[in-house]
Amino acid sequence: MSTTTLEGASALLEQIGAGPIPSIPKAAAHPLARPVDIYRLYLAQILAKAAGCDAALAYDSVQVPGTAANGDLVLPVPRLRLPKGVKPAEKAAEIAAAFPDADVLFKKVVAAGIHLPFFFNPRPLPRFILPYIFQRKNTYGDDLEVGLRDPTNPDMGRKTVVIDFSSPNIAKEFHAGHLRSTIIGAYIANLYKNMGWDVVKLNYLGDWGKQFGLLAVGWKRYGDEEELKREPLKHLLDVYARINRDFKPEEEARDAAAKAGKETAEIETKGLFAERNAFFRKMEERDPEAIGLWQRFRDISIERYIQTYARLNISFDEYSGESTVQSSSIEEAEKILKEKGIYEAHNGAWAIHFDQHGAKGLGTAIIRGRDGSTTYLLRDVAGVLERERKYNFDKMIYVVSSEQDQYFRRVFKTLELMGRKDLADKLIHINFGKVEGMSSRLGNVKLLGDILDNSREAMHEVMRRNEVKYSQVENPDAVAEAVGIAAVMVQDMSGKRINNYPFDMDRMTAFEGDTGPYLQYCHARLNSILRKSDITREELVNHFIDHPSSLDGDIDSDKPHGADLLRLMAQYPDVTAMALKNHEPSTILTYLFRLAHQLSSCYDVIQVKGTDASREVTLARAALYEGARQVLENGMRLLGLSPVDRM
Ligand SMILES: NC(=[NH2+])NCCC[C@H](N)C(=O)O
Repeated sequence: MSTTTLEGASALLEQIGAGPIPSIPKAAAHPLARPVDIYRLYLAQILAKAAGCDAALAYDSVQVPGTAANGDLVLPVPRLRLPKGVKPAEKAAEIAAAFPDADVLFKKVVAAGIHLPFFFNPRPLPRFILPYIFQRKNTYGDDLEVGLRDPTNPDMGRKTVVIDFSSPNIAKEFHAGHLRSTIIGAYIANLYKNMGWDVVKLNYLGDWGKQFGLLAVGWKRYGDEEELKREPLKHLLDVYARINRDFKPEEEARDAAAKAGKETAEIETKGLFAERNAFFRKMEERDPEAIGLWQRFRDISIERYIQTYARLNISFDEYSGESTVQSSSIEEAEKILKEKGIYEAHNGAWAIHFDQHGAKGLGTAIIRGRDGSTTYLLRDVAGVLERERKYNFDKMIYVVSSEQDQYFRRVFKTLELMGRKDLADKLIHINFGKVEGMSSRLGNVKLLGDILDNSREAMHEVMRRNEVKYSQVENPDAVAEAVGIAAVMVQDMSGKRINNYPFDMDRMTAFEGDTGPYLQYCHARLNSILRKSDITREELVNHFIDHPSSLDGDIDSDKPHGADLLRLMAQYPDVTAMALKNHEPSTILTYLFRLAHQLSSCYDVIQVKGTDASREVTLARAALYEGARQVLENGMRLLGLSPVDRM
């Protein structure tokens, strides 16, 4: 019996004694993706009778409460749009009285004021939820409906999202803002993919501008081919830092002159200023030699980035960048801006006075500089037009620090002023707060690889402290890598995105508390439960798909631990659905920690090995843990973690 079709899921429900899945045509249910929706459909049918209302209205009115203690589902009675004069609390009591005493799926309901909290009956839970999970395995939690709606046309209804994330600047530091963008962006990409979207992952490199002119000048002085091959990112960073030091006095002299109201042209046409500008001009004129050098720096950096991102299981569909925005798109954007009278000459430059166009607080932005150079803003605006043509996206997401909040409001507003509100409405800036003290705590790290190396080493140290356990780990380096990365990522995703947090190596690598190592440990422990029993995963899963009723044995109301665990497991697809709306990784993480805490209250009460329980009961217990492990694995992978089997 397969729960991946409506017929199959209905048949399973019938076997439990709850009849086929009710069909409520107007209800926005996803019964093949979310088991709780099956409970909701079933409940809506009962409520329609008990409350004398429309079943679709009942369906829409039932919600998932914030905490399990308030029910598995809840009906705030006023949502039923009661006629005038009917008191919600009285209506709630009336519905409760009409609710069946001995329902198969739900316990008898007791009204709590104007709310009706509904609790799942524990008995049928394992028979329903575990096969549901086992038949979906790593897709449990995904929204499969998109592909299933019409099997002959699996692309039907698919939408495209472009996600612009990580986006570091070549020859510059990979700072904490880039780290957060990478972690959060990769998570969002996984989420949309699992929810049935076509996802395009873009790395929009900072790879254009005068600083490349300076880098090239630095290369002539300090460049070393061997070093470039060995450690390209480090070497370019180093070359740039050195030439920047040489350049500083000139820059300061220019700034001082400008401040004193003096002409700066003389300073800017000499020395490194002149060398830098000359090289960048050659780049803009596509001089083959200049472009060749720049291209080599870019290619070699990307090559190294690809390797480092792979440590995080991240790959990009495209490495674009500020350099790849076509001048034709830039001219197209400027032409529209001029035609609409939005673009104004401003001290020899071109600017938009946002304040004068109904966008208070956005001030004035230079779009094209005095020397004719394009700006970050202009390139981004033109980039949107280009990406629209290339990908025909339904949505585009920029994952960038909240320091660029105003900047992205300007990008979006500019498109609106160009008469492209339709396009601007498809764009979202997903922002996030700062990481405090990362560079001071990690020493002088400037590259993503350094951050990951440091975390791995710190994790390795923590692991070594438990000598006995450490000696049993087969590949401690690989485990330290996976757990160390989990430490960094979990620390980053624990709070709301917008919050700042302190980078705390000791706390994030601890096994106690809601940390990455704790989640990894939890997964390894679940894995070892099955490994230490003589049951294989295949055997277990097949057994329960064929004999779901054998799961009943251990679940009863006196022992709520297992039932509570199953109630949580059932919710996972609702959690991913919520996460798609709020773009908060903490939604997933908070759920996983609840799951982990519930699990730790189960280990003593529900034991798999070394009891005198029958084979049947042993299998049932192992199935409970294997189901939980699958959910934990799915959540961890969604967040971008690599669950370890042993540690
Ligand atoms: N389309 C964009 N502007 N994406 C974000 C780019 C981030 C930029 N390179 C920075 O380091 O701040």
